[in-house]
Amino acid sequence: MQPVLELVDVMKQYRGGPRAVDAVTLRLGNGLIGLLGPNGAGKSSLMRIAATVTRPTSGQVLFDGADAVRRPDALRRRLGYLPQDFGVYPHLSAPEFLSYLAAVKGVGARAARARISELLEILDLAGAGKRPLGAYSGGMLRRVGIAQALLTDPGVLVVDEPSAGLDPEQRVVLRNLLSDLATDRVVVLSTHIASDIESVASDIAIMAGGRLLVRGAPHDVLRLAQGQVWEATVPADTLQVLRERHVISKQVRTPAGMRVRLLGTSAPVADAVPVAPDLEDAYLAVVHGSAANAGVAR
Ligand SMILES: Nc1ncnc2c1ncn2[C@@H]1O[C@H](COP(=O)(O)OP(=O)(O)OP(=O)(O)O)[C@@H](O)[C@H]1O
Repeated sequence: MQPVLELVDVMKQYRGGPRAVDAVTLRLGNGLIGLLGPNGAGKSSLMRIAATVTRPTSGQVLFDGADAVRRPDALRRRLGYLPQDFGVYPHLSAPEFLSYLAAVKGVGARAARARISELLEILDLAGAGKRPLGAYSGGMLRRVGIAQALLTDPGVLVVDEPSAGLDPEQRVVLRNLLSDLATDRVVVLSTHIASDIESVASDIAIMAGGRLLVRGAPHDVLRLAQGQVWEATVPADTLQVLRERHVISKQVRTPAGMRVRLLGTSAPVADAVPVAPDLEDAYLAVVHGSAANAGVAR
């Protein structure tokens, strides 16, 4: 049976703080759901709740219909989790560290050896040999974090900002790996970079201020910004004015002036041309409250 993870009316309030997660309901089945949101939106809090690391203040987490807050073991057995602040033992090598984690997760020594060498190969870490993790770059450590999340071949994979620190080539490798994994698993990926999920997510959720603003298939989310994305080439002083009135999603200096891409319900300057929204435009439109019927795709 394919696993199903459900968050029902989940709220998280840290002591003395605002609601980090507020009234979020999400049903997660097979496929890759990309959770987008600005810094402080509540993504990591929601991911920790889904991974049973943090208990919600109220609301339910159901795994295959069973309460995973009171009885988290069934979910934990099927779960791979990469936290945002993943730490390592700096004196261990990657194989030593992963072997240790595999033992903690109850994987037999032989199976662990085979799985670890497979993962080190896939994540391009095999060449690091016995180097201690303390000497790894940030991107290499992130890949060790991804490897540990995949040690048990999990049915539910929760990865928080997995591409942080990865170079463009590694980002592509990771995107493809997660997309492959999502064919028969639940994969939840949080990021604030739309291009990380644009081509691979079967579902997009956008959060801000603890609330789930939108959830839907990528084409439905793109539709929210339809007719509101424009491109124009403008002189520098016009750019200044546009910046005060519009969300600018891209700008490039060209010999003819500034080429800008921006959001607006009507043409922001006379010669602006409407363009098809990409996910970043839609994300900005939703977060800045200008998306048509935001919430429609829920
Ligand atoms: N352990 C904690 N104690 C108190 N407040 C917290 C704690 N963790 C998060 N918060 C607060 O909850 C809110 C949501 O934070 P969270 O880390 O979940 O957001 P995020 O979307 O993951 O942000 P980022 O992209 O910056 O990681 C923020 O206001 C944050 O300061």
